[in-house]
Amino acid sequence: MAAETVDVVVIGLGPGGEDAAARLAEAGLSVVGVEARLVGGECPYWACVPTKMMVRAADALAEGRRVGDLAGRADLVPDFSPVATRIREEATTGWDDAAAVERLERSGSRFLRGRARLVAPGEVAVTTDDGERRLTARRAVVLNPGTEPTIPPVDGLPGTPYWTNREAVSATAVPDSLVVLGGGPVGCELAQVFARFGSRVTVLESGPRLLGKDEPEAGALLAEVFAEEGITVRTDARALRVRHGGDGFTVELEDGESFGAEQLLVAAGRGTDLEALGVAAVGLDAEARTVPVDERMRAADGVWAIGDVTGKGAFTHVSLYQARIAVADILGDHEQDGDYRADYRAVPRVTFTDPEVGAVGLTEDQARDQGLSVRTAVTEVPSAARGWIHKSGNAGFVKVVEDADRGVLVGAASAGPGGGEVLGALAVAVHGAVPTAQLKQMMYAYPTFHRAIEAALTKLE
Ligand SMILES: Cc1cc2nc3c(=O)[nH]c(=O)nc-3n(C[C@H](O)[C@H](O)[C@H](O)COP(=O)(O)OP(=O)(O)OC[C@H]3O[C@@H](n4cnc5c(N)ncnc54)[C@H](O)[C@@H]3O)c2cc1C
Ligand SMILES: NC(=O)c1ccc[n+]([C@@H]2O[C@H](COP(=O)([O-])OP(=O)(O)OC[C@H]3O[C@@H](n4cnc5c(N)ncnc54)[C@H](O)[C@@H]3O)[C@@H](O)[C@H]2O)c1
Repeated sequence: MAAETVDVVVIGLGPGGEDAAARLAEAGLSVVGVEARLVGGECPYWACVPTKMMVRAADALAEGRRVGDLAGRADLVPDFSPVATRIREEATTGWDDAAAVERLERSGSRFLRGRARLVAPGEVAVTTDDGERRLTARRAVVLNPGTEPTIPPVDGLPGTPYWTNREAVSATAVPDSLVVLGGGPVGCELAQVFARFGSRVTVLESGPRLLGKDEPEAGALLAEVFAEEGITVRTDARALRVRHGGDGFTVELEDGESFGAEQLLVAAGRGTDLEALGVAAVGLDAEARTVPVDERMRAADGVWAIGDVTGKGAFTHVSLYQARIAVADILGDHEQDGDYRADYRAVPRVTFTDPEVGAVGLTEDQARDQGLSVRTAVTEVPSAARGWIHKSGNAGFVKVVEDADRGVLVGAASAGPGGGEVLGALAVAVHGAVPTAQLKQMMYAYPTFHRAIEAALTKLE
């Protein structure tokens, strides 16, 4: 079959791919966006948006339970159906992307539903319901394939009706009990949601702590809060075998302990099948976990990559940020936009547990590993004025990581009520390399949660 020639083919329409396809089409290029599932990717249908609707509802229950400490009495009857309805009606329109497809096509981009793979430089084969289509991209191929849940090689697990984030988001009822394999952001957010709706939840994390990519203080804090909320946490928990039968799942650990539950959620990380994407055809390593990119998102001659697959932070804002840079590079817009190169010194990230766990830049360990002369300080939110006033639900901390030689923050973490919002100020400080001395001189409104930043900075001395 003869290949159709266009300027750009975008493979995968996650947040970044959708944005890039639209911007490139609006700039006048002929663009085909190829998506195997739903336009918009994981974030709007199975990740950020619906899970934060779940979190919002679960947080409302938690606040209701705090009424006893603060404001009288509230009789709570948790009901998951408003959450399930909201996810269907407001977030995902029943997992239908018609509006997103229309928005994309309005930009001038064409849309092709199918699974694409690179077959040669600039050559893409797409498997659609109507057979295979061939596309030639004369200017650029943009890779935005995102990730799929990784299913760990645990004996007995394959073939069982375990959940990933997709089934958890699609759930219409809360399981009586739930074992969560993995204590990263996905596992922690969903564990707390289901527990707050009444599920008996156990988190089994193979590493030494929850949220292993964050500061150790964050994992310790969540472990404490989870224990108070009745969530069982086992760290260094290595699953040996999974059994599934009439009464649900049993996970046996290497140390002999076993945990049974009605449902099992696998939240053990994510990855991309680069071989299926055909990256070897453009000289990239199909065995690698990520597609390495330069500061302009170039992955190979005529190939740009954006989003989770680049390994620069699996977050929607990273995908969108990289899309802007790739588009500017493909359009040759650097001169107009100034020096537009990716800068990952201040990647912000928030795990939306309660307390929210926010972080930006380097952790203390990462800063030390880079050989920086590191000074750190931590303040506890409950001992700050606003934290004390807040009372129930006030657990949290602010941690600052300073490069003492340069006198600037290179990293920070903020956990607590609104921890993700408090992070905003810290992200500006790290991104702008604002001198610590200057941060100490500014005013912090009283009595806000972000005043804990000032207290932490003072402790740096
Ligand atoms: C449960 C959960 C909660 C999350 N919460 C947050 C959050 O609160 N905030 C945040 O910033 N991030 C969050 N994330 C991460 C966020 O979802 C991703 O970082 C985000 O979706 C960006 O991903 P992406 O652009 O790489 O592509 P994705 O969103 O993964 O989309 C990639 C798309 O490419 C398609 N595709 C793949 N291969 C092909 C192919 N060969 N041909 C055609 N199409 C293909 C896929 O079908 C998919 O639709 C969460 C993730 C999970 C799992
Ligand atoms: N709020 C947010 O921004 C948000 C929320 C969810 C996810 N995300 C993004 O999505 C990415 C994926 O999240 P994730 O939590 O799935 O992955 P993750 O890689 O961050 O965490 C997975 C955890 O599972 C553990 N694990 C791996 N194999 C295991 C096993 N066999 N048994 C028990 N534990 C095991 C790992 O040690 C790790 O702690 C995150 O890194 C994050 O970037 C972001």
